[in-house]
Amino acid sequence: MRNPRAFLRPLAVGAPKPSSDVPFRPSRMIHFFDPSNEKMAAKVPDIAMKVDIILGNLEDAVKTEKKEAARQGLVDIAKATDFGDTQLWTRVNSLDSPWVLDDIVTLVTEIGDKLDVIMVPKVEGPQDIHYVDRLLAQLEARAGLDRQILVHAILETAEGVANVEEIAAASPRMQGISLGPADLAASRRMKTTRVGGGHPGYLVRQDPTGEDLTAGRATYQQDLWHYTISRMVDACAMNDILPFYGPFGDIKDVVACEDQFRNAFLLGCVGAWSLHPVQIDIAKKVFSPSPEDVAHAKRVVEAMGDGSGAVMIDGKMEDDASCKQCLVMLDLAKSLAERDPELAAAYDL
Ligand SMILES: CCC(=O)SCCNC(=O)CCNC(=O)[C@H](O)C(C)(C)COP(=O)(O)OP(=O)(O)OC[C@H]1O[C@@H](n2cnc3c(N)ncnc32)[C@H](O)[C@@H]1OP(=O)(O)O
Ligand SMILES: O=CC(=O)O
Ligand SMILES: [Mg+2]
Repeated sequence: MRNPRAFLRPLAVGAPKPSSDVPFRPSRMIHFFDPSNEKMAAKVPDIAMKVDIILGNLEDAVKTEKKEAARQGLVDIAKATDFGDTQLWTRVNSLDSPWVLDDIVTLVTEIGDKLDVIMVPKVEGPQDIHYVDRLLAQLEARAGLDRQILVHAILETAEGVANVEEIAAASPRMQGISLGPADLAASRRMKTTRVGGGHPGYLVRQDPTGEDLTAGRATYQQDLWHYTISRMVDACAMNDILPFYGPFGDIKDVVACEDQFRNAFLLGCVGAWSLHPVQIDIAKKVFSPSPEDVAHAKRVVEAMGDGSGAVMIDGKMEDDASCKQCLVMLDLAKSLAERDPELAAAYDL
């Protein structure tokens, strides 16, 4: 175990000093694109203006023969594009692949000054983060970077879930964690072939009312991801880093996508992945608190004065704890309003 006093020391001579906290930046959607796909790449400058985070994906969904082209494509796009306030992330190949070393070395050396976060797939434990942490420090020092590139882990193996608390605490570089339901389902040998979302077979059924076990018994579909998202949210919250829901693969089913994103938002996630342009506005809508919730939070905070005691608002008791809930809502609304003039007008903060 590391000496706690050394936790914030750089891991290489000349590397930037780690920061003690992750500054919150609007992160409602991480928009994935394949830098080796010319059509998608051409859309990046426009899409970057509409999203909070744009991510050049080098891992799954990029064909093996396109791995080098995707890496170089990302370097070219990053050099040619002004991303403004939008964060630029990449998802590198997994740590057991033949590509990841060149991914990290090339990207930090060539575009390290533009990259905010490196997403690492299939993280199984803190040892994976320690490896990336040291390597990044060496490369940052060599490239003369003056700020750290942060690290985001995907939670998508059974071992990763078992170690999620240690992963979240592994380094001051940790920015957040995303649920990866597709690889996680495979790793756990779950019997669903869907990318995220629910399954009609995972349900509870009303008790029988008579002899006929098949008559009049309603069924209720349950959430396959509730346990893992909740555990991930707790691991992130206890380490002051940010939890995200990952992919929703049924691109056409915009209704269920919105439901899945909203479940994650209500449980504490700050954003989700968008795999297709149609998912960008869904994430924007879901992960921005509604003006009604913001107005209610404002009323409660104003009525609570110094935040202690209890008051009645619209027939409901509000006290120190519900005031803190309202402050969470208001903090998020304020940071989103700074980036989004439409929300600023709707929230009237
Ligand atoms: C499951 C585990 C994971 O790891 S999920 C993360 C990895 N997967 C990904 O990153 C997938 C990213 N998305 C995609 O590859 C495509 O959106 C898929 C799903 C294949 C659909 O593409 P396609 O059949 O072209 O859709 P479409 O005809 O409706 O596209 C309309 C126009 O939009 C473009 N487009 C599509 N997706 C993106 C994107 N993510 N970013 C930017 N542009 C995108 C298409 O190229 C198409 O362009 P055009 O109108 O033909 O010029
Ligand atoms: O990478 C994401 C996943 O669901 O797998
Ligand atoms: Mg995956």
